[in-house]
Amino acid sequence: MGPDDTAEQVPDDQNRYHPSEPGPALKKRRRKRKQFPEMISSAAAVNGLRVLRPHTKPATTYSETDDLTDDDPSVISKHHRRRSGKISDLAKEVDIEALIAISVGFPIDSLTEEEIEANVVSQIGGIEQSNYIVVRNHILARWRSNVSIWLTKDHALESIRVEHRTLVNSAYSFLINHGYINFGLAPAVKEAKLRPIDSIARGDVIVIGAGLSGLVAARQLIFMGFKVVVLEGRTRPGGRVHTKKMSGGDNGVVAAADLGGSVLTGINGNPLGVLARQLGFPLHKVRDICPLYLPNGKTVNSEIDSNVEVSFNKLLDRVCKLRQAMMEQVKSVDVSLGTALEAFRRVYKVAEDPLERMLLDWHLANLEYANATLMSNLSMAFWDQDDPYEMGGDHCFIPGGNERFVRALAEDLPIFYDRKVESIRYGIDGVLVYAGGQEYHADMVLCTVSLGVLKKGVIEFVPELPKRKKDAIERLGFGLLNKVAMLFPYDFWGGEIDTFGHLTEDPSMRGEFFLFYSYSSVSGGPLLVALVAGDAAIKFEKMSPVESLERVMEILKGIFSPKGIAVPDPLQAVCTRWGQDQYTYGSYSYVAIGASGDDYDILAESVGDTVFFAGEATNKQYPATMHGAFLSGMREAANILRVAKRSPVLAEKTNCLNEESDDVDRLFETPDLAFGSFSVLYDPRLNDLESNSLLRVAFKCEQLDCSCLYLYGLIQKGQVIKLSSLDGDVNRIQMLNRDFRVRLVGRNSLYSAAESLITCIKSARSFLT
Ligand SMILES: Cc1cc2nc3c(=O)[nH]c(=O)nc-3n(C[C@H](O)[C@H](O)[C@H](O)COP(=O)(O)OP(=O)(O)OC[C@H]3O[C@@H](n4cnc5c(N)ncnc54)[C@H](O)[C@@H]3O)c2cc1C
Repeated sequence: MGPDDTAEQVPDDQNRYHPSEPGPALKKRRRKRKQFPEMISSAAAVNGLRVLRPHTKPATTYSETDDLTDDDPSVISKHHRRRSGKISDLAKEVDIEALIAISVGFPIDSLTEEEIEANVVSQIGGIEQSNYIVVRNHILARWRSNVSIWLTKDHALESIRVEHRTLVNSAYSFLINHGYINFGLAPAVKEAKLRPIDSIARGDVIVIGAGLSGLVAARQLIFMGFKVVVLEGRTRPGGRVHTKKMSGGDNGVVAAADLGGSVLTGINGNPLGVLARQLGFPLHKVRDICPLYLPNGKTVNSEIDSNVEVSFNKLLDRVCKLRQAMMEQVKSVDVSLGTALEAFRRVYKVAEDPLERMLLDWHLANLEYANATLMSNLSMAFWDQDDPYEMGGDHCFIPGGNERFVRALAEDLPIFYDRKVESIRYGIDGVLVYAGGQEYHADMVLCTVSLGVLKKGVIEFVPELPKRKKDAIERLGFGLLNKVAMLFPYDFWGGEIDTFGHLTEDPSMRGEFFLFYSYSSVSGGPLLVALVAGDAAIKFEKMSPVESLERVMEILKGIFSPKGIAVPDPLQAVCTRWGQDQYTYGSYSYVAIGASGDDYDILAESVGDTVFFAGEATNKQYPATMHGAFLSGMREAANILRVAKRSPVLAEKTNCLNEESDDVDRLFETPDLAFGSFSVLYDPRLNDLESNSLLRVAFKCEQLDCSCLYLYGLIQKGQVIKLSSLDGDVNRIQMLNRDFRVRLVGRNSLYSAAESLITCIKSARSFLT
C-alpha cells in the first residue's frame, strides 16, 4: 500500500439518490427540473411540416397526409384511418424533434443568439423563422438518430421540400459549423473531420490547453480549414479529466480511477453521450440508492432522513422567495447562500436536534460539493443560475474512465506537451505566444486554461485584458473538491450500490469523506472514491496523504466494523491536490457573492478578434462540467470561423497559403540532426527516446540525371542517436536494416505511414517565429 500524492482534481457529480426517493438527486440538489415551455401544439406542428415536407404529387387541395404518405408506403391501405393517425404521427414527430432540440439547448420557438449572429433567416420572428426552426430540429434529430453517419445536405433534403432548400442550407451550415451535427469520433465522422470541409485554408490558430474544450476546438478548427497547434503545459492531454490506472496485490488487481471529471451529469443531449454511442462505450447508470451512515456505523433512520431532506428543501425554497423579493426591490444586493439559509434555519428552528443537525450538514456538504466551495462563498442570488439548462436523463459513468474520451479526441492532433504558456502578445498582426522557451506566431489564439489559472495571472497578456474581463475573472469563483481513490483487494462494501454517505459530528468537517463512490462495477476492480468538499477540501491539501488515508480508513472501519465486516488495507491510494495543481489551481467554477451568470458570458468574450476563450468557466448554461467544456470548444471554433470569414487580412493570407507548396524536402533543409547522408526530423511533440522521428537518406545515383534519390523511414529517436554514433553510411544502413528493421520507402509511400508526424512538424515550424 502506498498513497500517492497526485496533484489532480476534484469530483463533480452531485447526485445523491435518496433511498426513499425514486430517481437521482440533481447536480445542485435537484430542486426543480427544467420546465419545458409548452410544446408546439399539434396543429402548429403539422402546419410547420406541411409547409416543409416534400410532396411528389401535385395537390389541388393540400393535405398533410400527402407528405406523410411519401414517407410511409404502408399508408395506402386502411387509408382513411391512417390519414387522421398520420396527422398526429407527424405532429408527434415534430414534437419529438423539438424535444431533441431542447435537450441540446435550443429554445422551443425562438432562435439562439448564435443563430441570430449567423443570420440563419432574413427576418427575425416571421414564418420563415418558424419554418427554419422545424427544419433545424428535423436535421438535428435526424443526425442524432444515427450518430455514426456523416449527414450530408442531400440527406437532409430528402425529407424537406425542395423549395425550402435555402432553409436547409442555412440550418445545415449552422448546425455543422457550430458542432451540433456530424461531430465526434465515429469512423465516418472522424475521417471526414480530419480533412478540411472545403479547400480553403483559413489561417493559423494556437490552442492553449489540451483539456476537453481545447481538444474539441482543435478538431473542429482543423475541419474548418485552420492550421492548428495545441500547446499543453502537462505531459498528458485531458486536463481536469484524468483517469489513473491503479494496481496492486499479488493477484494483480487493477482499476481505473477518475480523479477529475467522472459522472456524465445527464445523458440526454449530452455530447459525451454521443461520443460514447459512437465509440461503443457502454454507459453505467449511477444507481439511486445511497444509504447514509452515522459515525457509529448505524444506518440513518429513513423517516428522519427524509424529514430533514424535506426541511432542507423548504429552507432553499424560502431563500428563493427571499431573493425574488430582493431582486424586485434592491437589484444589486447579494449575500451568501450560507448566511441566508442559516438565518431561515434559526427562524424556523430546523434541525435543532443533534442527529437532524448532522443530516442537515450532510446536505450542506453535498451542496458544497456540487459547487466546489463553501456555502459562505456562494451567491444567494445566482448560485443556481444554470439550473434551467441542466441536461436531462440519467447520470452515468463510463466504464474504464473518461480518459477513454480524451485519448480518442487527442489522437492525431498536433499537440505539443510540456509547453507551459507564459505570455500572449496580441495585436492587429496576430498573436505571439511564449511557451517553454519558444515563441509561436499565429493569427489567433484560443485560451482554454482554467479560471484558476487566469485568476493566478500565470499567463501575461500584452496588452492587458480589458478591465471588464479582468473584473469578471475576479468576481467569478473557482472552488475546490478533492478525492481519495482507494483500490482494495476485494469489494467489502457490497456491489449493489454506487454511493453511500457518511455523517460527521463536527460541522466544520462536514465535507470530509461525506460521500463515497463505489466504482466496482465500472472501473475493473474494487475501487472506492471518497469525496472531500467545502472547508475540508482546503484543509485536506495541507495534510499529508498518509494522514488523509488514516482518517478515511478510520471512517470506513467505523461504518463497517460494527457490521462484522473487516476492512482490509488498500493496495493503492491516491489523494488529489487540485488546488495546488499549477495547471488548474482548483476544481471548477461557481457563482461567488457579487458575481452572476453574466460573468460566464464575459469570460467567453473574445478580445480584439484575436484572443478567444473557451473552457467550462466560459459556459453560462453548463459551467463546471465536462459537457460544458466540450460545448464551449465547439462554440469558439464557430466564433473563430465567423471572425476569419469577415477578416480581409486573413482572406488575403488564405490565398497565399493555398499557393504554398507542400514539400517534405523543404522541411529537411533545416533538419534537427544530420550525419553522413542521413537527415532527421524529430517529433516536436515528444522528447523521449522512443518517440518517432522522420529519417531521410540520400543515395547518390550517378547513372541518373538527378543528383540524389531520397528514401524515407520512421525511426525511434534513440535509434537515431545510435546511428549517428557510427562511422560511415554503410555501417549505418546495415544497422538500420539488420538491427532496427527500418524499411526505407519513397515519398509517396511515406505519406500514409507518417502523415500525422509530417503535419505536426509542419505545424510546429510554421508557428515558430
Ligand atoms: C475533482 C473534479 C471532479 C469533477 N467531476 C465532474 C463530473 O463528475 N462531471 C462533470 O461533468 N464534470 C466534472 N468536473 C469538471 C470537469 O472535469 C471540467 O469542467 C472539465 O474537464 C474542464 O475542461 P476544460 O477544457 O474547460 O479545462 P481543463 O481540463 O482544465 O483544460 C485546460 C488545459 O490547459 C492546460 N494549461 C493550464 N495552464 C496552462 C499553461 N499556462 N500553458 C499551457 N497549458 C496550460 C491544462 O493543463 C489543461 O490541460 C470535475 C472536475 C474536477 C476537478
